[in-house]
Amino acid sequence: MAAFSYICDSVAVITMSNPPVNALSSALIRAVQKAVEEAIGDFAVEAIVIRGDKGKFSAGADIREFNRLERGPPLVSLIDLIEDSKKPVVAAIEGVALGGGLELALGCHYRIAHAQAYVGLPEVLLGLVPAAGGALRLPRLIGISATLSMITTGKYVQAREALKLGIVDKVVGENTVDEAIQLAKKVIGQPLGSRQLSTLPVQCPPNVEAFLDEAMVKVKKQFRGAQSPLACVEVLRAAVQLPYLEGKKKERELFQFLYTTDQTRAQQYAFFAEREVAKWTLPSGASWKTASPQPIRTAAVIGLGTMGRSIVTSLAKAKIPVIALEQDKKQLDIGSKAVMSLLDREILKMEQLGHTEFTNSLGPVQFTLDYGKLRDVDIVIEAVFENMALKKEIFRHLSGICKPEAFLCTNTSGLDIDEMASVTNRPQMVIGTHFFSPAHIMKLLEVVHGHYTSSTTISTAMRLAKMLGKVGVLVGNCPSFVGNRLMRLYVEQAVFLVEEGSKPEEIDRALEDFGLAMGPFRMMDLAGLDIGWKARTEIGLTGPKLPIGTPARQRGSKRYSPLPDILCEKGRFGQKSGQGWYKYEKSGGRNAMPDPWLYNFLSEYQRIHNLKTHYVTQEEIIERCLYVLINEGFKVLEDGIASGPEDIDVIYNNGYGWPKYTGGPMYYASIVGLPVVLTKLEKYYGANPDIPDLKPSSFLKKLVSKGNPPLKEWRSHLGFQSSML
Ligand SMILES: CCCCCCCCCCCCCC(=O)CC(=O)SCCNC(=O)CCNC(=O)[C@H](O)C(C)(C)COP(=O)(O)OP(=O)(O)OC[C@H]1O[C@@H](n2cnc3c(N)ncnc32)[C@H](O)[C@@H]1OP(=O)(O)O
Ligand SMILES: NC(=O)C1=CN([C@@H]2O[C@H](COP(=O)(O)OP(=O)(O)OC[C@H]3O[C@@H](n4cnc5c(N)ncnc54)[C@H](O)[C@@H]3O)[C@@H](O)[C@H]2O)C=CC1
Repeated sequence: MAAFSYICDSVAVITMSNPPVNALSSALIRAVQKAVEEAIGDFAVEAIVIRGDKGKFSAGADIREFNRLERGPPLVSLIDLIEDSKKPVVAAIEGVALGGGLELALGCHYRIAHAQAYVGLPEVLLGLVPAAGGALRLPRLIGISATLSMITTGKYVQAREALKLGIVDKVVGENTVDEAIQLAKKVIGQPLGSRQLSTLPVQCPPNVEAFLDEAMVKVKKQFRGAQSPLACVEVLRAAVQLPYLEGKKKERELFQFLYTTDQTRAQQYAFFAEREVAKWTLPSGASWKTASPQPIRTAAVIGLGTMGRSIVTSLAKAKIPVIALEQDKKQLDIGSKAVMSLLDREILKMEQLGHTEFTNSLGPVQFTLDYGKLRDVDIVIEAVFENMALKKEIFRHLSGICKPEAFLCTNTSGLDIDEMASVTNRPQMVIGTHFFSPAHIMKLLEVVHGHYTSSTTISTAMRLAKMLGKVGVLVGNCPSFVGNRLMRLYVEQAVFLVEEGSKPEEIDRALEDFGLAMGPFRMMDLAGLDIGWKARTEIGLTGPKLPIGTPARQRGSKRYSPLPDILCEKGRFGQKSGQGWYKYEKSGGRNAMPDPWLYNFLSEYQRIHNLKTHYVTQEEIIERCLYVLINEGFKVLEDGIASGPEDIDVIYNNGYGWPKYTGGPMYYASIVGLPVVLTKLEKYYGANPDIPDLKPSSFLKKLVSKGNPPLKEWRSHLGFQSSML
């Protein structure tokens, strides 16, 4: 690793080099500092260009060094040195300039970016605030409002948007470093005062204090429970109220405070967990390193309902040409209109951000009723109704039509992949690609590995996830896979608590206060209660297939709540019908209001079933709903359906609105302490012996008996013998 310089005419070019992303480790910072000092002191040098090796400027501080930050990295003084230089310094930004990387670029007097480059201050996503002057310089460059949006969300901004905002001075299509050298030469001898951002006034909207107060309220609501977005607003307040040097002190104080919190540790864990799960390995030895993904140049999607239309949009956004197929003309018209409207929205969004070329860069979408058109596609994603007979019919058909090299994927939310594979002529090329709604927005793709699925197919599906900008997590084939398998028990527990005397809004509030994006009842109303009802009817838990004489609140020896079924029988499907667990202003309304009808209905239900209600505390709500989910997580590990706790956490963080600042359900359990989780589960199971899902799993018990080892050691306590992966 080194920062070395060469001189091109009178311009010194300093290259930051620390593969793979030129993270600013202490060693790299020291090396850049030395090179800048040399360039400043060298009479032959009249200007300086700073660039990153291998097409990446810098991804910011080296996160792996964070636990060693006690010594304090000299990044701040390096940036000050650059800004104070009498010789102009130009940042040549290729790839990424993130966090400390962008802060370093903001210390430079000019910034040139390649059109494909991204910049951002994503510290908030790691539970931190920008602390190397970024939150003080950026508002002096682009104003408080744009800075607020960038630092509280941590979003990455593409070069053209950065140009529009004023973060970079120029965007180029090629030869970024050469262009930077030309610019550096041009500005030699020009005054630099207006380019030293720390010396400029902060650009504020009128009544900035009220603006920041309002921002604080909004951020508290948007990022419920997270500390770092609040600190981001505070650091901006400091930028507005204090002179630069005092602002710097405040910035440092806030960073120091956040740096010691559990939230930042959880978010750093979540960051590395996401990278970890990409490196899948099967017990057979096949892995991401050895398997060769096949190219995906064209795709087809079957079924343009809720999921199909957003999967098509996701593929088009990734510039993959798609053929979209429906069952009849009417559905095709509805589906194609829906897709076009989603694509229009995407185009508009991108145009607003300054990407004028975006219209041409969407993959083309072709709509058809003709299966023959699917002959040459590389991959097909089936997204028709959740019905095994229908899915098998489609897979059989695809088998006869698609070229032998085509991969066949299903978006089923939980049906058996092997059963679908068994009717094809290529079971090794069948795989589950479980998208989350809406598929063009949600980051998660559960990649479901069937018994026959080959490692080439797995690596191709994982590559697809990456192409779509998603996090792919490889899981085994079992009913409902990982995410929904855990979610079902969480939702069921919430419904039991309503039977026991709690109200839907109390349960939602408790879990939303914990940090979940949406409580279980609002979530059910949003998704549509009829979906679960249909599934339960199909498997005979309710409806005509239910044996006569089955007790209303019991299935086998387990407790069952018929409440959601009864709501559906009464036409209460959630938002779509204007009534569900809540009432809404109209069908399709989004404003959930507690419904007095439901209270009367519940009292009557409790009377009929002779239920003894009790006051359910917030603690009981959180513990029963979350610990039952976590307990199932341990069973999933035990069954070999997920290869490690990180996989479950990544699924929950990216697909289920779990608060990343608690790391994910399994990490959260490790912080609470496994003995505590075990004791609580034993207590709740003791009180509810007809809910066997509360019975502590044997893997949880094993880990407690092994002395509550840290999460990274859990895998070593799993045997591979039962792995489904
Ligand atoms: C008590 C202490 C008091 C101290 C007081 C101090 C006061 C002031 C101090 C100032 C401190 C300054 C702190 C600072 O600079 C803040 C930061 O910069 S935080 C970091 C911000 N950056 C990010 O969050 C970037 C994260 N990375 C990404 O988004 C992506 O990785 C990226 C877009 C760069 C590349 O994506 P992709 O191509 O998809 O590749 P991968 O994601 O798989 O990454 C490849 C590889 O690189 C590793 N990596 C990425 N970023 C970093 C990083 N910043 N540090 C270390 N390593 C990184 C990643 O883990 C992958 O490696 P694996 O081995 O595969 O895991
Ligand atoms: N809705 C959701 O939030 C999620 C659903 N899923 C799964 O995705 C699949 C699709 O679900 P939704 O989009 O919600 O269903 P949907 O009911 O909204 O759409 C299904 C579409 O498939 C079409 N279709 C039916 N038979 C067809 C055939 N023979 N050929 C072509 N098209 C046909 C229908 O006309 C309809 O447009 C299901 O397997 C579901 O379990 C997975 C994740 C989330």
